[in-house]
Amino acid sequence: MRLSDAALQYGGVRLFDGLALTLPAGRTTALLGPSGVGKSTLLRLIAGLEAGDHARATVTCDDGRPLTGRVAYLAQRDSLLPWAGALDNVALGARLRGEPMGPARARAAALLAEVGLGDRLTARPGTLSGGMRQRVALARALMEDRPVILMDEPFSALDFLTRLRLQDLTARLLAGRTVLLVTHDPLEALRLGDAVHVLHGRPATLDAPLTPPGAPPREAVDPAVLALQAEVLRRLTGEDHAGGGGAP
Ligand SMILES: Nc1ncnc2c1ncn2[C@@H]1O[C@H](COP(=O)(O)OP(=O)(O)OP(=O)(O)O)[C@@H](O)[C@H]1O
Repeated sequence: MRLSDAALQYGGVRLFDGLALTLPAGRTTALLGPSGVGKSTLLRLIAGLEAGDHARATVTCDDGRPLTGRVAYLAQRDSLLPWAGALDNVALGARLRGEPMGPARARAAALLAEVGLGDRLTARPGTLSGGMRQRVALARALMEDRPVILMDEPFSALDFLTRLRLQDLTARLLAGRTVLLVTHDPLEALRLGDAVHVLHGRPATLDAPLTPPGAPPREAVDPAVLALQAEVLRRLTGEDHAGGGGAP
């Protein structure tokens, strides 16, 4: 999938102007960048949620079909319905679309079992830990069975070890999908990303991606991951930007 000629401004401030980004099919692309550079806005632009005169973008899918209706979204806040149990939250989309609820509930239960919550089907979000809630949200995103998944800092509110476990689970369950992962965490980007981009500047530009070797999830202590972390930090802190970064 390719985003090209992306331009967006808020109140005269140009966040993007001619930005391009390729998301290789079946791979995870990680996107890092300083706070406020426009990472979440870029996700919304790709998802078609920034309609209006202030924004434009061309999204081209590899199969030539439009992206509309083929994207799932996983946000930092799980946005689960507080009054509904885990299974009902996962099956919500099917209910809203009027699908037969028998098969939908069976599939939701199977997905919750896959994320390790098979014994918490009726638990309401308020009774679950932050990591468990994000696992419910992950199951809900998988329930939609969309080929493209946009993830906006999905694990940032979690403690380090819970985050590592959810990264492992995500890598396993999202293998083969086209994923764009926005994160603040260089280690997360390098564990999960097949390509790791840093977005910087205004209007924002992208560096040529880093491509960590091996398949996700990479070990946190993998020497290649550790070495690339230093490079990511250099890019994030702007040490590499003296000449300005261009679109890849
Ligand atoms: N609806 C909006 N109206 C006006 N300005 C907005 C709107 N949404 C975002 N912005 C501004 O656009 C800029 C980019 O915001 P965005 O949330 O995309 O950044 P980000 O890189 O995701 O930041 P963070 O890492 O802190 O989440 C910010 O300056 C923000 O204030």
